[in-house]
Amino acid sequence: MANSIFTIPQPYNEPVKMYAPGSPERGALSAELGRQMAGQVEIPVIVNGEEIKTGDVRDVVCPHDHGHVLGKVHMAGEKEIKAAVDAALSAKAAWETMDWQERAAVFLKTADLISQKYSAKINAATMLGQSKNAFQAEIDATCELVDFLRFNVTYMEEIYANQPFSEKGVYNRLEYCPLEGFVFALTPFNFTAIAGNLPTSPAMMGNTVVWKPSTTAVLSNYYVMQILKEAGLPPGVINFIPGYGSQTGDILFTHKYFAGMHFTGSTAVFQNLWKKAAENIETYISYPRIVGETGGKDYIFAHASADVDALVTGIIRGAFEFQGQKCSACSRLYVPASLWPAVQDQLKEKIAEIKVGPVTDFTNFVNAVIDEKSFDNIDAYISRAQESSDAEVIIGGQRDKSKGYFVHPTVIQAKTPDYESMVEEIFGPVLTVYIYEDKDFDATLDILDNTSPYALTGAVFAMDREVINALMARLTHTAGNFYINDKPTGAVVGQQPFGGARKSGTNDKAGSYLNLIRWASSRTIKETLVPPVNYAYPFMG
Ligand SMILES: NC(=O)c1ccc[n+]([C@@H]2O[C@H](COP(=O)([O-])OP(=O)(O)OC[C@H]3O[C@@H](n4cnc5c(N)ncnc54)[C@H](O)[C@@H]3O)[C@@H](O)[C@H]2O)c1
Ligand SMILES: N[C@@H](CCC=O)C(=O)O
Repeated sequence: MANSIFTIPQPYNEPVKMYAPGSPERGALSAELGRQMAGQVEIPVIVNGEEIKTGDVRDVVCPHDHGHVLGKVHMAGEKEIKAAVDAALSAKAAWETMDWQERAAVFLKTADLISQKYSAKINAATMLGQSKNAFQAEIDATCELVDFLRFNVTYMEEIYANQPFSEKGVYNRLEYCPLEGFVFALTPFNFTAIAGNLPTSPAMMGNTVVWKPSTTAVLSNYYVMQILKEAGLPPGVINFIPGYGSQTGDILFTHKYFAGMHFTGSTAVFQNLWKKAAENIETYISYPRIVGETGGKDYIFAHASADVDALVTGIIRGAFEFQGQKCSACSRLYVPASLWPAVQDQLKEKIAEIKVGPVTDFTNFVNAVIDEKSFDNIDAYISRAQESSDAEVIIGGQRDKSKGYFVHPTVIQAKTPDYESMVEEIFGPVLTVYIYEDKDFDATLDILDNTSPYALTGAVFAMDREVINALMARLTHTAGNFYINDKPTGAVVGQQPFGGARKSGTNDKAGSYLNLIRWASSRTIKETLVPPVNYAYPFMG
């Protein structure tokens, strides 16, 4: 125990490197891309710090060149999943009683290792394994992950500092204990930062974790695990079990010490997992904490007073960066008829300039979608729009999966506001626009509010301040992250805590104290300094 009140270093957002031609970071990243493309990595299961090669292997490929094998991942089976739980439970006592400042040091060191030593490595793995271009990899795998680690340590300190008042003669304390049991972290393919955050935020708060990464992001996620080890994370605190989602869930959800789930992924999977946990509720010693950030059908709503240049930039970046595979990506757009001709012209002109291709060519803005299942799903939406009398594909629509899973930025015009692609999450570079008559402004807000079950992100574009105020009030429950004259993507840790409500999740705001506090079970301690020695009240004589 330290006989001091240590001060956690002030957090700051990791500066974003720009990768301009000739820059040192461009040189380092290009060299690392070459190195990773030339070899093949064997990715093990990691339980209690031990690497396990199960022999049940899957190829890890580049989405933009699916014939290129980057490595092989060993899939965990029942034996390894059970061993991971045992390891997490065994590591618990030592980890939760370690001074929290020492736990913090492990994650601050992880952040600095990523920032200084491993940025090129983790960015290159994210580019090759998840098909993100250099800029998208930088803001995710380096900057956002580092930000999560640094800011969460500060939020942990703030939570612990939050103590009750003590009246005269009493010493009150609030202890933020970790949960009793293990936390199950299930992570999505689309952000290396989210994959790193979901196991580390409960671990920071003294919990031990079983982490199932997404098979399509396993290369970058494996490097996160290796960096945590180098930073001094003790064996067993986070156990890494690539594997089959439903098998993993079936085993973990029947364990007495299942204490919490930290999930990010699709709404359907989350609902299914929640039901499984609920079915086993009598098995657990505590009510598990369930935190899930899920799908979105994120909107941009333009008012007639909007600045068209800013609007078009927000639409293109919001809808097509990382191929629209951000939960926050703009996928439905509402534009007034008075503005549409100018917006349409600019969209056509600018989207025609966008280059689509592999991440190794740094001039490509749009790269491949994650896998064949995703490609086929997007392809089906575009095909149906091409055939429907309720919709028209007005821009793009080209797609080809022969070498990589490429879909060009596509804009569908919906003739009815509830056409399927205005309602359902597609998770690809497909934007649907609905043009409303200017006089139907209010009615269109009702449509926006009621069309989709999600409420993750939304953006409004208007120059008229009264309109902005009215939109903020009217659209309160439509988005957990609400943007004014900006794209609905790109939340920065420490600046825009991220998460949505309705069917978009439990809205526990990743990268904030609201999330971290879910991983603590508090104990109130009251100590009476000089206890009374007579039970009777004074008026009893
Ligand atoms: N709200 C947010 O903050 C946020 C952030 C990123 C992604 N997302 C959402 O994530 C989705 C895209 O990610 P994805 O395709 O990786 O999601 P997904 O739901 O397919 O998978 C998420 C994780 O769950 C696992 N899984 C899948 N089926 C399972 C099952 N039956 N039992 C147990 N585990 C199972 C996967 O292997 C993966 O590790 C989109 O819907 C997107 O909107 C949301
Ligand atoms: N936090 C990210 C989205 C994460 C979901 O995929 C953003 O704000 O764009």
